[in-house]
Amino acid sequence: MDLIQGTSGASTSAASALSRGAEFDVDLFVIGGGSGGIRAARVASGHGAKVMLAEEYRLGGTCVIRGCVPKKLFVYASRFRDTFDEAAEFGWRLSVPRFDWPSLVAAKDREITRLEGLYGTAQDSAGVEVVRSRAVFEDAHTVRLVKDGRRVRARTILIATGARPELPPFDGIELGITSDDIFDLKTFPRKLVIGGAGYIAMEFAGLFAALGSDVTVVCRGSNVLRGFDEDVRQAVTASYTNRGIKLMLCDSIRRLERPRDQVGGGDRAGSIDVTTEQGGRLVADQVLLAFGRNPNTTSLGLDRAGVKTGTDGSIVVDADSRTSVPNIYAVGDVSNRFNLTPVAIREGHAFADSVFGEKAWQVDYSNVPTAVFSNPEIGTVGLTELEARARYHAVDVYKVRFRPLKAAVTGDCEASLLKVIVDCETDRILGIHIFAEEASEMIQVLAIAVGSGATMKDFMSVMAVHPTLGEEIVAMQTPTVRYDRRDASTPLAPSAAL
Ligand SMILES: Cc1cc2nc3c(=O)[nH]c(=O)nc-3n(C[C@H](O)[C@H](O)[C@H](O)COP(=O)(O)OP(=O)(O)OC[C@H]3O[C@@H](n4cnc5c(N)ncnc54)[C@H](O)[C@@H]3O)c2cc1C
Ligand SMILES: NC(=O)c1ccc[n+]([C@@H]2O[C@H](COP(=O)([O-])OP(=O)(O)OC[C@H]3O[C@@H](n4cnc5c(N)ncnc54)[C@H](O)[C@@H]3O)[C@@H](O)[C@H]2O)c1
Repeated sequence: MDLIQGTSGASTSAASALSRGAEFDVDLFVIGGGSGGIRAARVASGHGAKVMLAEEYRLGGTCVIRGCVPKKLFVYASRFRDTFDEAAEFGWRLSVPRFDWPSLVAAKDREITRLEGLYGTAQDSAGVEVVRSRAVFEDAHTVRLVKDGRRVRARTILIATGARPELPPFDGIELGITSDDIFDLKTFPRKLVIGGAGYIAMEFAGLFAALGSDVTVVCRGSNVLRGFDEDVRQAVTASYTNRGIKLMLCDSIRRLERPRDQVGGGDRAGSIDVTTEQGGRLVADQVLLAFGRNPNTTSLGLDRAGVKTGTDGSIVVDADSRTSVPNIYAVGDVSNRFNLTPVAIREGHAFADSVFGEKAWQVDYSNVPTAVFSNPEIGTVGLTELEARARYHAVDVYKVRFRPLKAAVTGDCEASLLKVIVDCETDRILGIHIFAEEASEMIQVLAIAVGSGATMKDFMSVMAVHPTLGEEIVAMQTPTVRYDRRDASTPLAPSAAL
C-alpha cells in the first residue's frame, strides 16, 4: 500500500516551474484517489510537479475502502472458527464462542477510517491538493469539478478511476448486492447465494461459510476460478464441498424475486427467491453478484478529450500508460491490465517517475504473483501447467499433496497442494501454484525466485526449514510427470486427470 511503502515531501525541483505560466493551473491533474492515483500524485509532487487530485467518494479507493483491506479483515475474522475447533484438539477448553457481526463491521470501519485519514495526511504533506469531487473532462487539458463547476487546466491528466461491479441483465437484479455493499450489511446473512466463481466469489464464499453462513455458489463454467491451474481449481472445489459450501456448476442465476408471502411479513420477510437457468430454486437472505468488474469510464467525458476506449470500455494505453491523447495517461483497473492493487501502484509510480522525474521506466508484467484469500489460500505465480505445455516443448510437473503437521492432531484430512512447473530444457521454473494455509505469504517470497530465473536445481539445493509447509518445495526431488511434445508416449491430458 502506498503509505506503508514510504513517503516523500513536496519538492522544490525545477519541474514545479512547469505550471507557473498562465496556460495551466497545475502540472498534473489526477482523476481518482485509489491505489494508482494516490501513488502517482505523491511521486509526481515529489518530483516538483504542482498536483491536484480529485476523489468523488473516499480517499484510498477500492482497495482500502471496499476491497483488499476490509476483505482481509473479514478473512481474519473467519479463520477463528477453525482455530477454535482445532484448539480443543490441542487441549484448550473454551466456552462456546459466539460471533457478533456488528462488532466486526465496526472494527473494520475504524480501521478503514484510520487508513483514509493517513492517506489524506500523506497527500497533504506531499503537497498534493486533494479535492473531494467527481471530475470529468471538458477537453484534453481541462477537467470540470462536478461539485462546484470549477474548471481546472492541466498540462498532464492521469485517469485512475478504477472499476465497478459488472451487473448482467436479469430479472430482479436490484435485489442482489455487490462486494461494495457486503462490507456494511446491517444483518449477518444466514443464507448467502453467490453468482460468479472468480476471486470475489471464492473469497467471500470461504469467509462467510466460516463465519456461519449457509453458502451456495452458482458458477457458469464447469469449474471455479477460470484461468487458474487445473489442479488448484480441483483442490478448491473438493475443499469447499467438504466444508459444506454448495457449488452449482454449469448454471447461472436467471431471476431474483421477493417471495409472495413476504408482503404479509411472514418468517421469510427479507428473503430472496433465486431461480437458476437449470431450473434450480434457492432461498437466500442476500445474493452477492460477483461477475467481474468493468472499467470506470462512463460519463467521464472521454469523447470530449478524444481518449479512445477498447470494446470492454477500458482505456487503451501503451507500455508507458499513455492514452491515444499524448498528454493523458491511465493507470490501474481503468486500463484493465492486471487488476490488482500492487500493479496499479507500480503503474502510477512508473508514470510519475517517467513524466515528472529524471528516469523513465516501464512496468514489467512478467511473473505477477497473485493470491486468492480463500480458505485455505491460493498462491500462484507464472504459468499454469496447461499454459507451459502450450508454450514449451518439454515440461516437468512436480506435484505434492500433503497434510500439515497440525492435521495429525486435529484429524483434518484436507490435503494441501504444491505444484511446480519446470522447463526441461533449461530447468528454469515457469510457474508455482499452492493451495495451502498461508499460500499468499509463501508465493510472495517464491515470486522473487521465479522472477530471478531460479532453476529446480537451485530449489533442490536449498536446505529445508523443518517443520514447515514451505519445506515441501525444496524436498521435491523427481518430477511427477513429464510432457514432451516430441515424445509420442507423453500423456496428453492435464496432469490433474492422472
Ligand atoms: C472486493 C475486492 C477485493 C479485492 N482484493 C484484492 C486483493 O486482495 N489484492 C489485490 O491486489 N487486489 C484486490 N482487489 C483489486 C484492487 O482493489 C484494485 O485492483 C485496485 O484498487 C485498483 O486501483 P485503482 O487505483 O485502479 O482504482 P481504485 O482503487 O478503484 O480507485 C479509483 C478511485 O477513483 C474514484 N473515481 C472514479 N471516478 C471518478 C471521477 N470521475 N472523479 C473523481 N473520482 C473518481 C473512485 O471513487 C475510486 O476511489 C480487490 C477488489 C475488490 C473489489
Ligand atoms: N485477492 C485478490 O487479489 C483479488 C480479490 C478480489 C478481486 N480481485 C480483482 O478484482 C477483479 C474482479 O473480481 P471478480 O471476482 O468480480 O471477477 P473475476 O473476473 O475474477 O470473476 C468473475 C466471475 O464471474 C463469472 N461471470 C461473469 N459474467 C457472468 C454472467 N453473466 N453469468 C454468470 N457468471 C458470470 C465468470 O465466469 C467468473 O467466474 C478480479 O479479476 C481481480 O482482478 C483481486
